[in-house]
Amino acid sequence: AHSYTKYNTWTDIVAWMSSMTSSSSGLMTKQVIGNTYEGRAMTVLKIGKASSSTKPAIFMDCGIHAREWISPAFCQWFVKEALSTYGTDSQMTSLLDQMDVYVLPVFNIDGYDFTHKSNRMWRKTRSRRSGSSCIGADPNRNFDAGWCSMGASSNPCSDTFCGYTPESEIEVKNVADFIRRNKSTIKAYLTIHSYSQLLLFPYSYTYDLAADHNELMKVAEGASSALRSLYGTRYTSGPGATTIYPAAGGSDDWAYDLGVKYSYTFELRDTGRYGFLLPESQIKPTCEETMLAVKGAVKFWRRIS
Ligand SMILES: Nc1ncc(C[C@H](C[SeH])C(=O)O)cc1Cl
Ligand SMILES: [Zn+2]
Ligand SMILES: [Zn+2]
Ligand SMILES: [Zn+2]
Repeated sequence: AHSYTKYNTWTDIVAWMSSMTSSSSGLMTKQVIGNTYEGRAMTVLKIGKASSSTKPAIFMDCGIHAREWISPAFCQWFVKEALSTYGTDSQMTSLLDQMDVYVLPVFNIDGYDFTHKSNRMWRKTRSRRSGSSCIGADPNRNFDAGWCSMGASSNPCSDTFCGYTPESEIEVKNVADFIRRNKSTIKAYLTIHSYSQLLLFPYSYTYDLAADHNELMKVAEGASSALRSLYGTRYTSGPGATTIYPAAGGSDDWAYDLGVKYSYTFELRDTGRYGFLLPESQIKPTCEETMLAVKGAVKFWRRIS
């Protein structure tokens, strides 16, 4: 059965999305934005006070990399927090009154299911193409952002295989199409990964600084200090290229170049002791501190948008 302090199976998450939607009393709706390669429904949860006028929005995805299990756990935690504290927590109430939050709890569902059933360390999608016996592409190298120019491989057997063309992975195309359709309202993009405890922003595909570098850095530092205030967890903030590694085809760079100004990649706990195998005992503290980071960033954005 579903638990917020366990790494839930896809089956449990599907049941959870349905029950949360029906009990959300109008605060949340769900929409399928397309299917994965193996035919699973990519489901976006839209959270926010119902309004006849269009509201500015945040888009957050989790689970783009299959083995990074703490990521989908955070998206589920965020949804629970949003629905359960609306009306009592002033920050969450004003956020959901003034903005909509789109949450994609699991981006790479086929890969996530595969890590539960067979290879815990799988990272990529599960697409197959004649001509290679190797499976899948790295969805975070498959976006049309400096595609395959650096930090990615054109070898289908590589864990950072960039795909045959930009958006060749149907999961990537489904998300890119959704964000393009809604780009006039989407003001912020958050993509949740693990591990390393980093708050990254554009660019990863070049060492050039983003036009909004100073502002992006300020928001990141505010968010990471809010995060640190709870358990003292230390995050490093900065552009991807110099803070983690140069790499092209990432979703944050793509969203930023599309015009989504506040575009961030979170790398959650830990720094390598457990890595992708973060114990379930750390789900709660990780999610609680990350909630503070997201709320801290939103507070900053709402002040200026
Ligand atoms: N634009 C990007 N932003 C963040 C990262 C780091 C993640 C960490 Se798992 C990755 O390697 O895909 C990678 C890229 Cl290409
Ligand atoms: Zn279960
Ligand atoms: Zn990742
Ligand atoms: Zn990572």
